[in-house]
Order: sequence, then C-alpha cells, then structure tokens
Amino acid sequence: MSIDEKKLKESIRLFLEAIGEDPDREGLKETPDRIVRLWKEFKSYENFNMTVFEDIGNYNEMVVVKDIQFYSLCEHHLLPFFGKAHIAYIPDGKVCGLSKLVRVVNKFSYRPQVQERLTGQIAEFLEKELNPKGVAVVMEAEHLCMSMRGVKNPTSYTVTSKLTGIFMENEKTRNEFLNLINSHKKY
Ligand SMILES: Nc1nc2c(ncn2[C@@H]2O[C@H](COP(=O)(O)OP(=O)(O)OP(=O)(O)O)[C@@H](O)[C@H]2O)c(=O)[nH]1
Repeated sequence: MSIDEKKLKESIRLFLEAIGEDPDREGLKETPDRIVRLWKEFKSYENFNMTVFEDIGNYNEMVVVKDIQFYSLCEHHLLPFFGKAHIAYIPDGKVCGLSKLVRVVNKFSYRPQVQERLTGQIAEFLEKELNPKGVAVVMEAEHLCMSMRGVKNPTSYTVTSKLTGIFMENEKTRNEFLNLINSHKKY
C-alpha cells in the first residue's frame, strides 16, 4: 500500500497539537511534509530486483555478508531499533547479488517491526528467492524504547537468529557461520 499523504499530514498535525505543540510555529510547520517524505523513502525500500546469478562455477560453500547496518522501528513505541545483521546461505546452484542481501534487510526493516519477526522475514524471503541449502540470519540491535525511556538501559542489546536447512541440521556448518560472524577481522 502506498502512503496516504493527506491522512498522514493531518495525523501529524493532530499529534503535534495533542502533545501541546503549535503545528503552525516556524520549526514545525513543515514537519508533516517532512514526515511524508520520510515515509515515502521508507516505503521505497520495499521493492527492488533480486538479481541472481547461476554461473558460479562449482561454488557450493557458504556465502556470508556480515555487519550489515540496519535501522528499524519498534512497532510498540515507533522508536528506532538499530544494529547489525549477519546473513549467510549455502547456495544450491544460484547466488544473489551481494548488495541484494542488504536490500532484503532494508525491505523488511523500514516499517513498524519487532526484531524477531524481522529476522524471520529476511530468512524466509531468501529461502523463497534462492532455494539454498540453508539460510542463517543473526541480528543484534539496541532498542531506543529500552534506552531512552522505560527501563533506560542503553548497554543491553538484543540478539535474534533464524536458521534454516543445513544450518539447523549440521552443527559443523552452524559453528562455521558463528565463527565467521564472531571474528573481528575485516579482510
Ligand atoms: N554474488 C556476488 N555478487 C556480486 C559480486 N560482486 C558484485 N556483486 C553484486 O552484483 C549485483 C549486480 O546486481 P544488479 O541488480 O545487476 O546491479 P545494480 O542495480 O547496480 O545493483 P545494486 O548494487 O543493488 O544497486 C549487485 O548486487 C552486486 O552487489 C560477487 O563477487 N558475488
């Protein structure tokens, strides 16, 4: 669904009034339009071409893209949660463009979310698009709803994971993935 610009602008005005602000004051009068632009940008991450390649020689080992910075919004407070995603899969005859793994993360991140669902959606999408031997997704994130309000605990972070196929079945494969994402070497 696309953004209902009129409704969004009206609701931002109402929201500002409800928290005791004057939506017509200098600093706020453009805010409804800015928020419309922001949500249009977020929506734009939903669609992209999942380029895949089948000419990959005999490559049938793990592909890992780690430390993917992501930003999402907790659906309970609409405050950001953000951190790093690590994705691996073992191809079965085809791979995707590496940037597409980042695009998949963005596709599901830029919407009201919970971290557990987000992690699962990324893994399910890759399963569907690549039919690999298995997918592993680990996400580590700080939730501002726990840092800047409520329990006010900025040192804690949340780790979620979704493993499918060979990553679930084979301990050696799972450990290889965990070792790769936990090594701090860049090259
Ligand atoms: N699997 C794999 N993909 C690569 C490698 N080097 C570059 N790529 C990816 O090749 C893909 C080409 O995808 P296209 O959709 O044709 O190109 P694009 O529109 O420029 O893609 P974006 O980078 O997503 O903007 C990109 O996802 C690159 O990240 C590589 O060594 N292995």
